[in-house]
Amino acid sequence: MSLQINSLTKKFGTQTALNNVSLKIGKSEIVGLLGPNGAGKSTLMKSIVGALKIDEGEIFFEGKNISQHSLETKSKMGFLPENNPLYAEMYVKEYLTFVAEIHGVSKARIEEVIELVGITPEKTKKISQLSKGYRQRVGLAQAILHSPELLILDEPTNGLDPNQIVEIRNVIKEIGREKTVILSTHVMQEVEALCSRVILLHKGNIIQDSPIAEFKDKFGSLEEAFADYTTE
Ligand SMILES: Nc1ncnc2c1ncn2[C@@H]1O[C@H](COP(=O)(O)OP(=O)(O)OP(=O)(O)O)[C@@H](O)[C@H]1O
Repeated sequence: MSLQINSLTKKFGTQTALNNVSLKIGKSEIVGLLGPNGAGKSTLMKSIVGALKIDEGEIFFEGKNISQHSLETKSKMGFLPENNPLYAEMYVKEYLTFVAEIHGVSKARIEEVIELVGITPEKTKKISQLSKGYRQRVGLAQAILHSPELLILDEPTNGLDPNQIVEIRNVIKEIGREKTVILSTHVMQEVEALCSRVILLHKGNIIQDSPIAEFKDKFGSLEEAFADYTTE
């Protein structure tokens, strides 16, 4: 088992963002997190990577509790947060070299990842000069530099043009052959193109966790399943 979450609850004041969430994710799975705005997707992702302190429950990565083995588990995870915060004043290559040094990653790997995410022509530019799509690629590059066993992507293709979407989906698919990937998206085609399994969150609860085929068998399409489960 790659990831196991037991009864995770996270509150912000009186707002319950995650309510008693449990799940298990195996190796080499690409899992799609779906849910309406405010469902708890980002909170779940941030909790897994240890960026948020959880209130109740436990998260195990490769059998280790992430709060007790924080450094070790974090070093095997890659995270592309929503809105992709980057150091705008740094140059692309400079930024990726900075991240690579934190992880002890070789210079050759930096070049490999730059090529993989398609930012070779942009690598000498300042991050602030990049288009949104290229910034997103830099965000993806920093998340995969150290070849993490678990890659977590919060709306990874947000802001990309249709060609870029196809390219980045191919990169994610390739990574998912060997590693575990969790991604959130509002785009159903994305889930269909990439994921074998969907976890549907609504108001902080997992309301369905199934292979895509099961959603389709029951509702005809993911869109209909989504509407059925989440319309008030
Ligand atoms: N730092 C925070 N402080 C207070 N409330 C928060 C904070 N982060 C999230 N929340 C609340 O927790 C709930 C879940 O938010 P979260 O960002 O996890 O949802 P989401 O499913 O990622 O939504 P979206 O699709 O809009 O990105 C929301 O009601 C949100 O307002």
